[in-house]
Amino acid sequence: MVCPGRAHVRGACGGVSSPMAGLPRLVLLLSGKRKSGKDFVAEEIQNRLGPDVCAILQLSGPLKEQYAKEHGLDFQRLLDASDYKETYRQDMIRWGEEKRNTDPGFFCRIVVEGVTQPVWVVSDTRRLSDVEWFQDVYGSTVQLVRVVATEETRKRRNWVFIVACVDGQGLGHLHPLYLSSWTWRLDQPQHAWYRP
Ligand SMILES: Nc1ncnc2c1ncn2[C@@H]1O[C@H](COP(=O)(O)OP(=O)(O)OP(=O)(O)O)[C@@H](O)[C@H]1O
Ligand SMILES: C[C@@](O)(CCOP(=O)(O)O)CC(=O)O
Repeated sequence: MVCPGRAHVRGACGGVSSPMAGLPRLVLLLSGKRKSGKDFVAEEIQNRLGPDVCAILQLSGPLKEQYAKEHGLDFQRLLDASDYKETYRQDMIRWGEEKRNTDPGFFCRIVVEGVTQPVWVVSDTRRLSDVEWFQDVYGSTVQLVRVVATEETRKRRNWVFIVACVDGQGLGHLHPLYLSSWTWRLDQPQHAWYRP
């Protein structure tokens, strides 16, 4: 369920927002290559916990919303898996990294605003600066989850390699080597969660 007017947060709408209410008990930062299954895993977690408990946060939401405003584009069409979005992906990556370079927490602050559920799943953690922001603000409640699928599986899911950037996520994308350790690794389709 996506809250109206908050396309970047999926979960129960409304609820009293108070300073204490905004503090999560668990923040799962999902990362993985294109079409590895990040959204699928996030939705699976929310389905099991329920939208009152678990909110799905998408950092690309506020990025696409602001990018669409500044470039006169259709925000809703940037949200779906369409060629329209792919047309602008490279420039959105460039624009987003410029924003992050001047203010690393720019998109993070927007997605966490007013979220009252105790469990947050950030389904598109793509940059180290995103990880560092959440760890700085929410400390030990943050757990890193690497979603992995074979290249063959990802190709079956219509992933197309884009030469201009590593794995279609921008040259700054969150490669496993950038982090010393993941809390969890989810290998699909084995669905095996394990501490690496
Ligand atoms: N474990 C799974 N079992 C069956 N289908 C899956 C599984 N994981 C992902 N899929 C399907 O593969 C496609 C891509 O998955 P998903 O959108 O979750 O990937 P993603 O990593 O979020 O992609 P993107 O890189 O575009 O953000 C979707 O159609 C999804 O339903
Ligand atoms: C620009 C960008 O946010 C687009 C993400 O689109 P999507 O998650 O594939 O729907 C990717 C990025 O930030 O590197």
